[in-house]
Amino acid sequence: MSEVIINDLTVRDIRFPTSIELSGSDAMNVDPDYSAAYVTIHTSDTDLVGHGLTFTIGRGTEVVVLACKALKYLVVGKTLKSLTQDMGATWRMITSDSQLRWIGPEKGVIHLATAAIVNALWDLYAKSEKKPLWKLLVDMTPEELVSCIDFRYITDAITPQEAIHILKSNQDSKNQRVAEMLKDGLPAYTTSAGWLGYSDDKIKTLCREALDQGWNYFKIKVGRDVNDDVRRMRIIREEIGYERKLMVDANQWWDVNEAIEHMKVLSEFKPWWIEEPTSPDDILGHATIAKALAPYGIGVATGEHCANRVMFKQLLQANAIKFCQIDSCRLGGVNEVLSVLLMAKKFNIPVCPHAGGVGLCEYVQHLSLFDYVSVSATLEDRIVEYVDHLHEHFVNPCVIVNGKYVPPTEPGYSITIREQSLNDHEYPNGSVWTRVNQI
Ligand SMILES: C[C@H](O)[C@@H](O)[C@@H](O)[C@H](O)C(=O)O
Ligand SMILES: [Mg+2]
Repeated sequence: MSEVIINDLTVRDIRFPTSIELSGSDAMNVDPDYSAAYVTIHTSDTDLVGHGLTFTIGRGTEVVVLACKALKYLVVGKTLKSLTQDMGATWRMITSDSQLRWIGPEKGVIHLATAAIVNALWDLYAKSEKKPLWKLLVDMTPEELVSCIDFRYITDAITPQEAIHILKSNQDSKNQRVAEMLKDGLPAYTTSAGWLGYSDDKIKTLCREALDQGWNYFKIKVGRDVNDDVRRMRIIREEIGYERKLMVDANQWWDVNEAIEHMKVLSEFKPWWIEEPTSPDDILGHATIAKALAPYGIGVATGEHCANRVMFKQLLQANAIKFCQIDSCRLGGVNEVLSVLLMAKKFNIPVCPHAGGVGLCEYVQHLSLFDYVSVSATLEDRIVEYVDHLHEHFVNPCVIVNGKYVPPTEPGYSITIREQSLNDHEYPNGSVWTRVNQI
């Protein structure tokens, strides 16, 4: 068989008008239109196409699209094998371009664009091996897996040898956990009931529906006004009781001391974690909040705006987080997520991925399955976010049964969007947008 060559990489600006219903709204992001820069990698084999997206919330998607186009030259014209045989080197090559690096490095728009391309490459790789991405990762030897990771800047926290040791210690029991996952699924939580823009009545109705569907973990938005938060948390606790877990998310709204004071008031409702209490860059601030809230039984969670392994390393070293929330796009793609999963394991911190948006649930199910089977080997305090939006646009949408993700079995990273949905939602000329703009 002749070698598969990457012939072209195309990018589309895809947006969904979710702000109409205020779905996805929080203290900081009051009217998101869930969107994506959507990458397609075309190869010499017309049956083998890779897809990857990076999540955005509306305006600015066009900037990420341009950044994807700037990175494109790094992969087009190469053979698939030359890129997949050493994924670590491929990651380094994409994140270290001698000129593009200046507009990162490994953060911001260029890194979101990196994620769309890196994830598309992993999708292509998994499809070429005819495996779902999680299984491709699970089936790698510890050495192969570790070779996908860039250890530069993190060897003071974890060395390749330590990472290999973690993976090796789980090798013998891997198959048991694969079988368990296929039978029971991956525990999840829902954020769908508690968006900040929803009315009290809507929250009540959504809580009841979620209880009927078997959910045991709920997350709601807080931050702007403490009295509103108290009222909303009371409503939710009345609906879900105290035997279920409730988490709150402030989306970076507070200063450090404000976060502590606000959360002391909300502690009455026993939140399990406070997510993004303050600036995502403030590692020591998170540590201060974590220390102050520990006596109240509230853990600090963050990560959806944490762009690289170096930031996560410091959050872990500073005891700043009790829950590590990797984001499949913010981190630039699969390779970087692997490094964070291994560091979190070493620091004994559970990984509870950020999801929702568009496509993030489809992505993170693969990452958490790999985490459980090959890295953490425990489900304790581990839940994956789920938001009930936009799944109908995917060719292989994630499946939830009784509050758990059912492991995907189709080859790839589950991120292919239906052609009709792409055409309808392309910004600004897709039919959905020409209609919205007429209203
Ligand atoms: C703008 C988005 O909907 C965010 O509010 C959302 O990703 C959120 O932070 C979450 O944790 O799900
Ligand atoms: Mg959040």
